[in-house]
Amino acid sequence: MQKGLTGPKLSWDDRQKNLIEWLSTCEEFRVNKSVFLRDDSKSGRGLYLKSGKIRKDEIVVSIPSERQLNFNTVSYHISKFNPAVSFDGIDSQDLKPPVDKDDPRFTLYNVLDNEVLGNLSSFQLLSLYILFEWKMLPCWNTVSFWKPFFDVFPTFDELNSIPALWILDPRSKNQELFDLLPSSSKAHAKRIASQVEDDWLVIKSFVEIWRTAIAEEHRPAMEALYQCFSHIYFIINSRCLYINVPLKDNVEDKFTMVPFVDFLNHDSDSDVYCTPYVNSLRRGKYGLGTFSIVGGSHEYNQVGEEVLLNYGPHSNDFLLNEYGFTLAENKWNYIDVSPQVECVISDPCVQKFLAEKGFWGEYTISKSDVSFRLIVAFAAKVCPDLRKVEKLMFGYLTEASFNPQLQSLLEEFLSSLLKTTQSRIRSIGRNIGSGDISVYNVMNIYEGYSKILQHHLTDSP
Ligand SMILES: C[S@@+](CC[C@H](N)C(=O)[O-])C[C@H]1O[C@@H](n2cnc3c(N)ncnc32)[C@H](O)[C@@H]1O
Repeated sequence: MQKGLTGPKLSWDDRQKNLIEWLSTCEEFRVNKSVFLRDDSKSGRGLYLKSGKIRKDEIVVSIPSERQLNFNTVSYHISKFNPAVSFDGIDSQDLKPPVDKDDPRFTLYNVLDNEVLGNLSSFQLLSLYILFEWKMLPCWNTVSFWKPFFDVFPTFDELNSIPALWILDPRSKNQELFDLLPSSSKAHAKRIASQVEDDWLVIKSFVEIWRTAIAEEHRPAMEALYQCFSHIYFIINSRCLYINVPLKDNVEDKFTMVPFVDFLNHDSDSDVYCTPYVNSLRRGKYGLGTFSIVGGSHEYNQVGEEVLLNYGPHSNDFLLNEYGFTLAENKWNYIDVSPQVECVISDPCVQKFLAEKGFWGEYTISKSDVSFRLIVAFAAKVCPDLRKVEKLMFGYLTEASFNPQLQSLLEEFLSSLLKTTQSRIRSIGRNIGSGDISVYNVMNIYEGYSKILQHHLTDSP
């Protein structure tokens, strides 16, 4: 067990009770009486219908800004200990300084002035703040205001189906599985992993200052804190929700973490399920609005039905990398075939032509279509007259003018992809064994590819 980083573990029922009690101290907190929380072995905690109905626009849950974690609320809480922190839109007039004058944050938060905070991204600030309040503050026997929220966060092990962690965590058992991911998924995971490392470099010096302030007998090692940081990083990434944060211009900074709302799971038909609604008229002293989830066009009336939220139109590759799960049926699946197409177009003159016209790379296939970029690239492969291909680009010719060569190249390409996909499915099943959720997820991605390819091959004349 790591020094100073683990506290006594409460039962799930107690943690849930504490969370509700903490939220209930805010007048505007609401949970629809028709729903209840349940833990499912496959999708974790989720919200289900207990009785009655949830109709369109009916509130499922409402969380005031005082109980959300975002750039504004974190800055506000830091300013309680460091009066040098103040931002527009965060009303610090009614600040009640904490009663305990010995609270270590009076000195430790001095390193976070307005300029430092302003230069941190929302991700950096939240991960730094949560790391300190959740994992380090207990070393001074001090309890964070946010403890009831932290206590219901997923454990590190519950996040181990996220591929970036297979490469970041040296103890991960999935390094071999990582090699079997499709290339676009691997690239996505590597992008996230390097973002984690870059953000750690930015916040690490603050962590080190605070760590050395901990009494030696309780002081955790820097490696252990890095592991906590990567845990927190993926908690934030898999649970953040879009909200306008006026203090931040970048869209990546505009998010909030909302207790209870973050228990809602996703489905690909989610456009009919629940949607978020932010009441920005009720900004409160933290500057951002009350966050609600309201019913969508689907009426919930079956007891036990899961209440779902729209995470967005995401493919299985995306869901796996950002959230650590996949869906057996996902209408947003597509295959990024750029590396394979680029291998087929081996003639440097054709490559140059496509690059000059802005048609080199980003080739995709979904169930509804083979991307126009790919059709153009294959037309350039089969037709030596590149002026004719230009006419296709500008819509003066249709792809039919390049048949039968274009059609046969496409069929050959799709059949070969299908063969590779199916052999990948067989080797994952054979070599790695089943029963592991991460194996199931990788299989699901390839099964999704296989369905798309078969659909196009049986559709071909
Ligand atoms: C916002 S949280 C939802 C609550 C989560 N189930 C929990 O136990 O805390 C997002 C996480 O829920 C899980 N999840 C969401 N939708 C899912 C689904 N359809 N199938 C499996 N897991 C899902 C994934 O682990 C994802 O990272």
